[in-house]
Amino acid sequence: MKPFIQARSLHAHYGESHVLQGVSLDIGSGESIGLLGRNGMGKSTLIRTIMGHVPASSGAVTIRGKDCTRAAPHQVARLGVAYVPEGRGIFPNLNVRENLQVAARPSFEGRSDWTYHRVLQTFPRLAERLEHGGQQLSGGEQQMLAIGRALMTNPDVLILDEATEGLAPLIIAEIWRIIASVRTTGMSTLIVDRNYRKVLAHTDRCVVMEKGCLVENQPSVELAGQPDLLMRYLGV
Ligand SMILES: Nc1ncnc2c1ncn2[C@@H]1O[C@H](COP(=O)(O)OP(=O)(O)OP(=O)(O)O)[C@@H](O)[C@H]1O
Repeated sequence: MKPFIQARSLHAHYGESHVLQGVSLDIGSGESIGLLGRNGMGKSTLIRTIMGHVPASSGAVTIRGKDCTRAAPHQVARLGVAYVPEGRGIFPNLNVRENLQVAARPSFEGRSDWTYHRVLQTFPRLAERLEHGGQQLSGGEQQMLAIGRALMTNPDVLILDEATEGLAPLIIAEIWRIIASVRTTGMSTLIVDRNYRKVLAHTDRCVVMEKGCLVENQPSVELAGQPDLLMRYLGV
């Protein structure tokens, strides 16, 4: 079966800076992938290039077998790819209920598994704060709301970039619980997080980026057993 998302030899630049240097990555249906690498290695840029936020200088992105190399972010999202960027992405002037409801739509294939009620069951903290404005929420609640909004679009792939960054330990634990629960539904996930142990534990496969290139691509359980390699690429 063809991968759901296929990135082929992607290059991307910020001005003169050559940030992605020929990255190829497949994300299969239902597959959970971790994207590891030290700061500044190009992880967010890879995601942003797949999503259409950063133009590829060369290479190709295919989603559902359709060429999306020059697609706009909203077109990629319509194909079933939900992206929760680093730093979140909620409407600060809308309350929790409105933030969730405006995001609602069926999946590309017409499924509506993730209803408003299911999202609230998954995030009980949000259910208690329905009338609170986005800007009144704590950082952790805003992050949950951003993930909740992504789920309301009934995506086939959920991309989380540093979803636990700067949050309190209890909230971080809650977010990993939600990631684990989403994974059991068969949704594909692509996860970037500084806690590589958690990433290894919550994914089927991990890829490692170094200076704009993919240098490792292995089942997570195998990578977890190679401390020397992790040390080399992650400095841990
Ligand atoms: N908008 C931008 N304009 C110019 N340079 C950028 C921009 N965004 C990122 N960069 C640079 O591109 C390189 C890759 O950044 P990127 O954010 O993709 O890395 P990352 O692996 O996700 O790291 P981090 O965890 O620090 O976000 C870095 O050198 C960064 O400084």
